[in-house]
Amino acid sequence: MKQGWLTTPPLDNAVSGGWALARCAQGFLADDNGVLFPREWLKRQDLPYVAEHGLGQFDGEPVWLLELDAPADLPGCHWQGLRQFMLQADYPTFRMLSFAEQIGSWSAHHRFCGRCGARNQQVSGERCLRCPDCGLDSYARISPSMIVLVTRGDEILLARSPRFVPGMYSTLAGFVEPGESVEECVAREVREEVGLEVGNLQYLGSQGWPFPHSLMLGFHAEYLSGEITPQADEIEDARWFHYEQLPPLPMQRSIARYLIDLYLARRLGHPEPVLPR
Ligand SMILES: NC(=O)C1=CN([C@@H]2O[C@H](COP(=O)(O)OP(=O)(O)OC[C@H]3O[C@@H](n4cnc5c(N)ncnc54)[C@H](O)[C@@H]3O)[C@@H](O)[C@H]2O)C=CC1
Ligand SMILES: [Mg+2]
Ligand SMILES: [Zn+2]
Repeated sequence: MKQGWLTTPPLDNAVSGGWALARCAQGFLADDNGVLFPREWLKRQDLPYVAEHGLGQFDGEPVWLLELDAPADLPGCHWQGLRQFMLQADYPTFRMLSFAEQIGSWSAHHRFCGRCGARNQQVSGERCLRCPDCGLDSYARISPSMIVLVTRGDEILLARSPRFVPGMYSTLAGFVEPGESVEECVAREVREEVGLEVGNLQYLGSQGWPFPHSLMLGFHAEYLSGEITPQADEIEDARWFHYEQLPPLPMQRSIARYLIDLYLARRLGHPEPVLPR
């Protein structure tokens, strides 16, 4: 039996049984046992669900998503947002909820055709919403994004967004523009956010990230030239830190932290960390 989370092709909604998550814009339904409820029981609770999506398997058991328009009250249950689960849940549960969040929000945001306005229909056996009038297909959106650790000798470039918790610094990140290679995106975002030129890019790994629908592509880059000039509004502060004197860093399960920890491990000759799976 496969442990943890496994995304599968869409499960058949006509098959009964299994487990279910309930989601709406306010988060996921949870009780003392967690977020997975017996599916048939949950469907009998008269929840105002608007769509059902077969997601995959948790510890070998099939899991569906019930997408709700609004948070409904169930005795002994509460609603909790994905960010809270990111901080508190085990990694397989966070992976499952990350996928459910993106499928749920895609389904909620594509109820109507973006071309002609007719009500979309679920295509069976495919994760696709199709317009019955004009045939336009909508798939879940994934946004490629780069994330980069820039170094200069013994120093690491880290920056703060005004949205970060106080004191924390992280690597630079940004969304790929249409028509751009991810390597071009790294150079452009670093130039825009801190005014530096970088080179000698090395790809280090990727991570799907559900805030809101990014695929993070992680790089190391070396400083080439320029003086740090933080971009107004986006970057509150950016500086070079000696690798032995780093500020508070992002959480362990983020690829931002992985890029930093990997660099430190290689510098110090320690065992290399692994990206969580
Ligand atoms: N897993 C990790 O370790 C980390 C993940 N990230 C993620 O990387 C992504 C990019 O990072 P930022 O510095 O925020 O990006 P960014 O530097 O490109 O700036 C964000 C802004 O870009 C615009 N934008 C352009 N294309 C967009 C799209 N497809 N979707 C949404 N907004 C778009 C919006 O105005 C948004 O406010 C975000 O999704 C963020 O959550 C960022 C840092 C660490
Ligand atoms: Mg950015
Ligand atoms: Zn249409």
